[in-house]
Amino acid sequence: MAGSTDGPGVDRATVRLGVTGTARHLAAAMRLCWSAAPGVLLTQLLLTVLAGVWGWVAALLTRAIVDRLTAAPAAPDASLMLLAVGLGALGIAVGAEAAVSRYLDAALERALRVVVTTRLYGAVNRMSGLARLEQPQFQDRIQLAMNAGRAGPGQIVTGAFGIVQGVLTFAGFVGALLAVAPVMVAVVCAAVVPTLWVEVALGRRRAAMTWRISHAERREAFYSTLLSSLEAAKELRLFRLGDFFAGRLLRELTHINREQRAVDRRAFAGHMTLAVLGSVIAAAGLVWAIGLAGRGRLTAGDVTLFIAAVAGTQAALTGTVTQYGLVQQALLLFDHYRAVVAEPADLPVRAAPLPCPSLRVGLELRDVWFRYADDQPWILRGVTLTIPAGKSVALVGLNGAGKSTLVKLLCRFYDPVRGSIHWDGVDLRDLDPGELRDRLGVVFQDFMSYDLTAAENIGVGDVARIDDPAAIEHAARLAGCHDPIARLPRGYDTFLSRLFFADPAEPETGTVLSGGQWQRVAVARALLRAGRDVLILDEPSSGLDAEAEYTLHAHLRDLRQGRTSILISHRLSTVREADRIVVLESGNVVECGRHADLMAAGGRYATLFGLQARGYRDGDGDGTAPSPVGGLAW
Ligand SMILES: Nc1ncnc2c1ncn2[C@@H]1O[C@H](COP(=O)(O)OP(=O)(O)OP(=O)(O)O)[C@@H](O)[C@H]1O
Repeated sequence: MAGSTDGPGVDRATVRLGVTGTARHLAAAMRLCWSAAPGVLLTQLLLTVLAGVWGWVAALLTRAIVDRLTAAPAAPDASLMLLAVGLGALGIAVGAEAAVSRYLDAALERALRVVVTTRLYGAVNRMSGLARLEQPQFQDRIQLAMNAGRAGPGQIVTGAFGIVQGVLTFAGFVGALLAVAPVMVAVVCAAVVPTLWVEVALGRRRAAMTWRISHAERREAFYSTLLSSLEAAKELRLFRLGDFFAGRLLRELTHINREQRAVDRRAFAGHMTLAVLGSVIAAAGLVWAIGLAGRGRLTAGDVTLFIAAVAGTQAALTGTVTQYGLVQQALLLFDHYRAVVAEPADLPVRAAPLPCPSLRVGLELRDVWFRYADDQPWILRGVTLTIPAGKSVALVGLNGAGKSTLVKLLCRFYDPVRGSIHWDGVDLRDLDPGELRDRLGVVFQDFMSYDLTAAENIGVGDVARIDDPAAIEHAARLAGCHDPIARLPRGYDTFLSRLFFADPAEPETGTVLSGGQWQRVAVARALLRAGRDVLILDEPSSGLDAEAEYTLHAHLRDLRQGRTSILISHRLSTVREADRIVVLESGNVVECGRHADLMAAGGRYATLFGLQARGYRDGDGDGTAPSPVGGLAW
């Protein structure tokens, strides 16, 4: 486990968008919000305009009231009362607007969450290979894209509306201030330049920092999930790893905090300076206005308008500039969302892929070379192999020989770096990966255990039949898991997890299966697809008891009869009946043939088979042949 707290190269993240980039992202955010909640967006726009004008309308009303009062203090007439009522009504509207805006912001965010989640995972699901998902940078991006995508467009749009509102407010107050003190307009406007500079720089700094800490945040999430994970709990407790991982978590957290604190300190210094500057300007202006009023050149109403206008102009300008900085920051983060959504497919797919008909001749690997990345070692080194249609092939070899890798290439999760794989003579790269996979039934060595019911856990093997109890039960019987499932409290409807409630209305947790039982469920999942062209079983019985293994292989033998199948197993007794046994070593095929031929040849296979067989004989001293099942795994 990497212990470093350094994040991904920030240079690879966008920290400047430019005018075109900003306009493009802004338009994309608007379109996203419009597609999520058009009504909310329009209402927000309307409120923006209203909120932009009522600040200075209130200031003008206040001046009128003060002037009327100071001109004739003793006799407030009906028109004065009307002005007061108007001002009061405006106050109510301002209060209501804030509440409505908050409500609309939340509504927009909810709607966006649905749209963004759909698009984001749509984009991730479009990646038909595995390589992209194995890139830490891509994982960091997905995490940022999820956060930035959910809240970002809303922030951008509300921020952009905030800027519009700020400009309207600013224009109104400047108009009012121009009438009273034109010089003050110039002073207040000049003061905005440092504010703009500070906010834009801060926005960029924050966006860069968010990208920089994204890796550490993902690691922090990993450690905290680990600490509360039921799966990890046994080892964590036995090896006393709680404090160890909590320490690692704290280290990531400290790193994240340090990065955030550095930006917060800069923000604090900038905001403090700006606040002092703004206050000095406002105070100086006030002294100056009072001086003018003392000499009779301004009325009391003018002075109240002046005070409101200076404060209003400053607030509008600062608000606008702050919003601009936040929008800039949200746009930079939104870039990650757009990058993930626009990410091209990780496996090249032909514009018009060839159809993938039923397998008639066979699968063929021609001089296949493969490594997981350019900086990784070669795993397959020129594998040439034929898997004839209708025949059963067994792949054997030491740990790390490349057997599962070969299976992943057959499923086209990766493309060979050199050489090619052919389906009835057609290069897999010319087929649609989805169509190809529809023709395969696979039990992976690292199969999934889903927090779903037993029936669903089998049904996901073929979602078209997830509601077909007869088909599911048939697959379960073949895999030898019908009896254990039938004995569960709710049979096939039993929830196979204790982490969730099957039904939130009935707080009753599910059941946990044993390792071998889970493996049988995974086999049943693949056998639900038994009608497919090629059945691939990667260590399907490694966790089964001797009886279950014997029964499973008896069923599989029948199923594989006359069908194309690939079986990977370390227990050589289970592969001896295969039509062709292929021995992989150091990424290459070193032997290939039937059991009897390979034994007669006395090569690698025969040596390994002999080793396993000796495991049964040693100690017995009876010299009998190995059992048809079980044995030492190698
Ligand atoms: N996703 C991956 N990224 C990088 N290397 C990998 C990846 N998956 C497997 N490898 C490496 O490829 C090699 C072959 O692994 P593979 O799983 O194909 O072997 P195997 O023959 O199935 O082994 P076993 O019998 O232990 O299941 C191993 O050295 C492993 O470290």
